[in-house]
Amino acid sequence: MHVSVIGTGYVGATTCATLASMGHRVIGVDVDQQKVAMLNSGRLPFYEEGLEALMGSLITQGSLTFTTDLPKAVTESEILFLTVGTPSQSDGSADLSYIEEAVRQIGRHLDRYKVVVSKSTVPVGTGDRVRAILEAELAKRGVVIPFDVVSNPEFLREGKALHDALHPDRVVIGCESDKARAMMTELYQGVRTVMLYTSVRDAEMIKYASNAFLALKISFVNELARLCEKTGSSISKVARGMGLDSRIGPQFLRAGIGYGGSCFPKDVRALIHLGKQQGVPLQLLDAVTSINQTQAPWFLQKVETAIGPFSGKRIALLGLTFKPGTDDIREAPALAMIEMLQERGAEVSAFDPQGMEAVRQIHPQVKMATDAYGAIDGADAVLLVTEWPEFLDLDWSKVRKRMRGRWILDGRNALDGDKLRASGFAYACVGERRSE
Ligand SMILES: NC(=O)c1ccc[n+]([C@@H]2O[C@H](COP(=O)([O-])OP(=O)(O)OC[C@H]3O[C@@H](n4cnc5c(N)ncnc54)[C@H](O)[C@@H]3O)[C@@H](O)[C@H]2O)c1
Ligand SMILES: O=c1ccn([C@@H]2O[C@H](COP(=O)(O)OP(=O)(O)O[C@H]3O[C@H](CO)[C@@H](O)[C@H](O)[C@H]3O)[C@@H](O)[C@H]2O)c(=O)[nH]1
Repeated sequence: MHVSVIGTGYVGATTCATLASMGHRVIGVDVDQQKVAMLNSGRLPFYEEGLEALMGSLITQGSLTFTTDLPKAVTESEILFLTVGTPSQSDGSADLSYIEEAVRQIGRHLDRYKVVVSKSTVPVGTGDRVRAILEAELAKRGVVIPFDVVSNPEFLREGKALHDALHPDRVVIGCESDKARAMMTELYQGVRTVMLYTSVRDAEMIKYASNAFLALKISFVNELARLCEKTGSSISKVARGMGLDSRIGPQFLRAGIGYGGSCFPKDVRALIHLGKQQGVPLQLLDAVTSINQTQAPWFLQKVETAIGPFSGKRIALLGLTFKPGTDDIREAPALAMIEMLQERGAEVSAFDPQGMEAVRQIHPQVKMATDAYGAIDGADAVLLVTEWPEFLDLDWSKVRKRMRGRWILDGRNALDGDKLRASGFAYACVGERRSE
């Protein structure tokens, strides 16, 4: 089928590559000329394992191209995906201006029946708004052209984008016309998974509900971790014991310094805002947010209790991105931690395989090292902030020699505490009573 994907960020670029690899002819459209030029030369403007190589081969084969020419892309496609950003506004609601602008553009150039699909995460009711904008644009042109609006939310995770897009747990199609349903079914015929057909409003809500529930699981374990430290239980063992119950499941029960990224914080805020708007305050999600916002400060308090006042101390951060496998630092806990450490007079050094350039723009005072050992040099304490695999396998005797202090504080419960203690470190993680 002929498909256009409007907005070529994480989701758009991944969608382009996935659909093209399924045999469709795909045009990626973006307003950012530089991004389009980069993509056309086979380079990704962000880091995502495996995606650049796949995209390069699809471009060479001719099944994938990128352009800024939206009118041409609209004319040449049967299905138009919206994958533009929906960032938070100051009141927590989703900013739909990118969606609205893209839809207006589509309306100005629609020439025959097409399906307009939102893959962006949008509040319930946005499908109706998209329909209204298209109708208004067609009315301005004085033409009647049929179209359908579909919600097909994306569930990929950064760092695993390609895998998730090619092997999804489910494909949700919110759709209210047989013709559009048949086209969406044909589009996804190469994907072996559950196809869930719903109303547009159900699909829109499924996306927010899924992200909010995953965030809730994380805040649940993080709050319980604080209690475990008092009771002398271990949150990792408690979470393992809980996760073995198939009704609970083991995933998203890893305690740490809180969730970050471009989705959970923003989508929880947007759902809370929608609840307020509808007169249904979502109290549970208020608590999820507040636990998450206090988790990194709570962890730093633990660090300070261990090493003494931060003033004049050298603190090394291993990892800056919101999770491993990405260069994305959007709402990364590291950013708040750097701010708090600097405010309290600590000198911060850091290393991250992908995130240093972006953090340097925001926090130029942080001493960025060329490797983990460089960051650790002279440190009073080392904080594991992002569990990149290379940090789990450091030469710990080398680390010990290069540090000034002996504290390793594991914000992701990813290191082997017993091994570190045996190597002469003092070690503490999240949700276990501190023991040197
Ligand atoms: N990042 C993720 O892991 C992820 C996963 C699932 C869903 N989502 C959702 O997908 C949407 C996109 O997220 P993202 O992280 O890919 O965003 P992004 O900010 O990385 O990319 C958005 C792109 O859209 C482009 N754009 C904006 N207006 C445009 C227009 N009128 N025409 C063409 N291009 C335009 C921008 O230049 C940018 O390249 C959001 O709603 C997000 O919540 C994101
Ligand atoms: O047990 C866990 C699992 C995750 N996290 C943190 O949670 C955040 C988000 O992680 P993850 O969900 O793996 O990454 P995202 O790329 O943000 O993906 C989420 O957000 C996307 C955007 O909506 C959705 O598509 C995905 O399904 C959803 O998992 C990160 O800071 C993780 O460190 C934890 O603290 N503990």
